[in-house]
Amino acid sequence: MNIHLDLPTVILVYNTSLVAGALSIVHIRRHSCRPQGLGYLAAAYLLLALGSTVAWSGEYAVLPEWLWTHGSLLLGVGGYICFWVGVRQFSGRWRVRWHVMWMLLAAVLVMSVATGFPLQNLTRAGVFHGTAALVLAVCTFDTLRDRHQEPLPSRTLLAALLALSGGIYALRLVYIVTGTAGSDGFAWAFYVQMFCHFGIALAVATLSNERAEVRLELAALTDPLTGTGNRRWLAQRLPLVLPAHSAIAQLDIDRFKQINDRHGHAAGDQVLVAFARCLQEELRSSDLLARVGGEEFVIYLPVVTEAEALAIARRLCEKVAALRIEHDGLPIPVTVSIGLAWVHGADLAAKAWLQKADAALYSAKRAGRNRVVVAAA
Ligand SMILES: Nc1nc2c(ncn2[C@@H]2O[C@H](COP(=O)(O)OP(=O)(O)OP(=O)(O)O)[C@@H](O)[C@H]2O)c(=O)[nH]1
Repeated sequence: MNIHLDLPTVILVYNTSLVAGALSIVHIRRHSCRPQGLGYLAAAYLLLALGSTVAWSGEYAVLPEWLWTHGSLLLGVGGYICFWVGVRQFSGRWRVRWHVMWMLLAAVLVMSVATGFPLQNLTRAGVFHGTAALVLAVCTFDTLRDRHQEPLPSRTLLAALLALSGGIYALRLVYIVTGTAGSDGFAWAFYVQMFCHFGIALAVATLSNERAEVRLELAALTDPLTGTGNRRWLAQRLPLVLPAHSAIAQLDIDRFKQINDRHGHAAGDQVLVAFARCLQEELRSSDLLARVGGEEFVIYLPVVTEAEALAIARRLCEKVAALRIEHDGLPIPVTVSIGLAWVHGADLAAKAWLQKADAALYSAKRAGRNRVVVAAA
């Protein structure tokens, strides 16, 4: 393809892409549920735009040579250090190794003042391109490494764009070192970097949106008091027809109203939290636990014999009765009644088994509470 890219125009558009990227990131930051790092990222875009403007001013002798050479290098290196902090924090690593950042910047400053190397165009360009390639490689690595904690699709897009941007800088560095850098290639490199600036801002926006969606979904499915799943979560996770040799149980804290009346609503909440934690500690990771009402919980045990299910339910009763909960120095005794339904093989919907467990719970309450009643087959 024989397209001639006019360098001054390319640099103008390049700077515009950086400013537009910074503005987009500031906007995303204002609406993001997790804005960490976005301020640094926006500042990095602006520093890089300023650095490139100062560097370009050298062509028109607007500034003294020492100022535009040293200034553009420091702004460029500082911009990429800021970029590094921003991407790291945005990715989820909030601790910043400031000493490494300052040492890098100080090393460039001392070296440039001591040797005057920024006055030589190729050496200055080499140091800037090397720093940018290194920072972008580390940013790509950090972004990919954190995908285990947050496996969202836009993370891969962000890493790919960071890698592309870093790769272009690395390629340019090879041309600079080997003395084969031409102005056409230079313009193309700027052109691809513009694409990367917009792309990175876009990937940041979509990753922020994906995070917000995950957060909303989690909030819609979680009980905010106890942290267990709620009724909606249970409906999503529970098979429509329960498989044979599984069990479902309805649990209801005994005389919970009295606890609230005697010790206050806050004490009641404290009991609910301790109760849910106790159940969670006793259950396997494959079991389901959901708070489906005020003091009502449901447990689903996917693979159990009838004897095992009964033993688990009885153990839960004992563990709850053994809970030591105090509020304002006063002990709060807690017990639970459990209605258990064991799925022996009949082809019934989960809803029907829940009704059976509920009927058994009612029997447990009538029989005096603090006990397990197994539903009739
Ligand atoms: N503290 C607190 N109380 C709640 C919450 N949700 C529901 N409740 C209370 O739980 C109580 C439930 O009482 P009831 O349904 O009468 O049952 P109970 O007192 O447990 O009696 P039995 O079930 O018959 O043993 C009501 O007083 C509700 O106000 C909550 O999130 N926190």
